[in-house]
Amino acid sequence: MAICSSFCPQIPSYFKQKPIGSFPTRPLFSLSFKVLSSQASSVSAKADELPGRIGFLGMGIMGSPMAQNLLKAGCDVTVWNRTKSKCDPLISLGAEYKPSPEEVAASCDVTFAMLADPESALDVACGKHGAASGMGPGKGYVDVSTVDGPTSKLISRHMKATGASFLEAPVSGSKKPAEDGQLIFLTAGDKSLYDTVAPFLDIMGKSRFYLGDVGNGAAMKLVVNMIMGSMMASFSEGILLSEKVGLDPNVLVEVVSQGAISAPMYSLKGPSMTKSVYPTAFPLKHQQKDLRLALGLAESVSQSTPIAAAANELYKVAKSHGLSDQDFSAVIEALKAN
Ligand SMILES: NC(=O)C1=CN([C@@H]2O[C@H](COP(=O)(O)OP(=O)(O)OC[C@H]3O[C@@H](n4cnc5c(N)ncnc54)[C@H](OP(=O)(O)O)[C@@H]3O)[C@@H](O)[C@H]2O)C=CC1
Ligand SMILES: O=CCCC(=O)O
Repeated sequence: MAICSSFCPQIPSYFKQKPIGSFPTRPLFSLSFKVLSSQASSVSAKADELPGRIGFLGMGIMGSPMAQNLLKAGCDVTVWNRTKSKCDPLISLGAEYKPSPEEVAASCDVTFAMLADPESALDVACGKHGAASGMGPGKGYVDVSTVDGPTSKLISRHMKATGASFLEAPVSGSKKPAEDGQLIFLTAGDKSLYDTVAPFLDIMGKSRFYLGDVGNGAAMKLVVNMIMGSMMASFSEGILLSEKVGLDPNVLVEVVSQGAISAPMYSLKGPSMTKSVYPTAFPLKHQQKDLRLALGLAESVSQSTPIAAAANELYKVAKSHGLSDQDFSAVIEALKAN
């Protein structure tokens, strides 16, 4: 059964639980963080028994603000990134740095990972000097990257072989929600680890869903992003068509925002798309990766997804025009090219 903290009117039970296994706790470690009620209002609560040291691997667009929020909430955070310089702002805020995922995992109780794609998530978790080499009984690994179910299950097997716990927890929400601690976590895996890390998810996010077995979080995330990628492709066609028939695309954006198909994404991205400006929040290459993985998921159950397949082709064209690192809304440029 899916459980969302938004549905819990009272302080959840994890405040009353001991951490799992032999997580060391910091006796004087006390955090103040938000808990969402059924009305989505925030209340503060104190937790005096939490895993002491938190690792964070991957200081990209998402990982960096997520780790910053943990630091700002008073957590003891150790960071690593392939490109070390991206750790510097975190180190300035008080984070410790270790030169490999293995050393982060070895020195921390729970390690989060926010990597680009299945290949990097697998390499950082299970490759040479990967996190698995530093894991062991009583530790936990939480992969918040967007990957496919088979990759997540493989990482889970490696982690659990060391005696550690594993949770997949991809996120909905982009750069700004990451900065604002407003992400939505789609988790699956070891329920005891979910309960243990819930306070940290609540620092970084506004809600969390526990979806059962490993693979379900990844699948939920891919379905959501498949819908999003198709929506953006369709919105791009609409903007260009409105222009071609002599309408003001800014008025189209306004009309859409007031009707039944309004979406925060259209209101957020529309004004810059009409100016052909694409400040990167969600890189286009990642959206195409998610469509590719979603199509694989659909294939695995013989589900027809012709709209997503067409959208995927458009993002591939956009990539071939050198737009990989632009925001995914730059997919509109692929339509201008023909
Ligand atoms: N941006 C967004 O709006 C959202 C993104 N996501 C997902 O979150 C994940 C991260 O996204 P985002 O932060 O935007 O991406 P970025 O491209 O900004 O960051 C990617 C991270 O992965 C690291 N990385 C890439 N390849 C390797 C490798 N081979 N070995 C080790 N590390 C590697 C990068 O290190 P380096 O700095 O050295 O390149 C960087 O830390 C992706 O799975 C994405 O789909 C989910 C929700 C929203
Ligand atoms: O994976 C990226 C998701 C972006 C978003 O949810 O706004």
